[in-house]
Amino acid sequence: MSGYIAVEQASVLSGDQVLLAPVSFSLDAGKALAVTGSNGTGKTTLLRVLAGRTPPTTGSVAIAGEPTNERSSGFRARMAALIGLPPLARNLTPREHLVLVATSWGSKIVDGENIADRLLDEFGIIRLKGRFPHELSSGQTQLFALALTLARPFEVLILDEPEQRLDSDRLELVGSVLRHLVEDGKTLILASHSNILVERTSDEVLTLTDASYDLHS
Ligand SMILES: Nc1ncnc2c1ncn2[C@@H]1O[C@H](COP(=O)(O)OP(=O)(O)OP(=O)(O)O)[C@@H](O)[C@H]1O
Repeated sequence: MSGYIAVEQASVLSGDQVLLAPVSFSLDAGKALAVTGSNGTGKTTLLRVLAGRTPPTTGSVAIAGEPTNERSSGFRARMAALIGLPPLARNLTPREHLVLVATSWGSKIVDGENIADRLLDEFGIIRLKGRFPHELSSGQTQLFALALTLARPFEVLILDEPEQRLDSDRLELVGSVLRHLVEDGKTLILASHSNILVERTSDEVLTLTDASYDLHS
């Protein structure tokens, strides 16, 4: 199967347990795919496979022709993912976290500071830049985690339920930030239970069920 992202009959099993039933799809670069479906149908598992964190038990998964594998530096350079909250340092502010990530991916400090301020502003949390992570609300923490995920270069963005903990205004804000990223040429795959976010961000929808899937535009 061709496509910038190519998934062919990928499944994940753990003993007798099916974590992800076989699924196939392809996605062009610069497009957004929403993965939807009931609880337990394998959305997070599929994202973990795409992010190279879980190998598929069957089938194949490739991004830009390369099998997904978090241990490959070339693969890691392409992929930014937020699947659960990232580890946070208690004694670093949100701005310091973002500068740390940006500079660790090659930005000069001044550029890292600009990236940090731009992202904190885009996600509406610039006034919180000097707090510590434990001084943020759960929704603010989610916005901070999203900003932190974007603080490094990437071609593909993978997000698991980015709507978590967000009020309706912040949901619109995140939808708008994500759509702009796609319009700028990034490839986005998100799992979501939010119809609003799916409608705002996605070109295609992949709906998982326990034993099959449905792909539509
Ligand atoms: N480590 C694991 N070992 C065994 N089974 C697991 C493991 N992790 C998840 N599962 C099972 O795999 C299936 C898919 O889980 P997954 O988290 O991918 O679903 P999901 O679609 O993301 O669900 P939700 O909408 O609730 O987030 C579920 O039945 C779950 O119980």
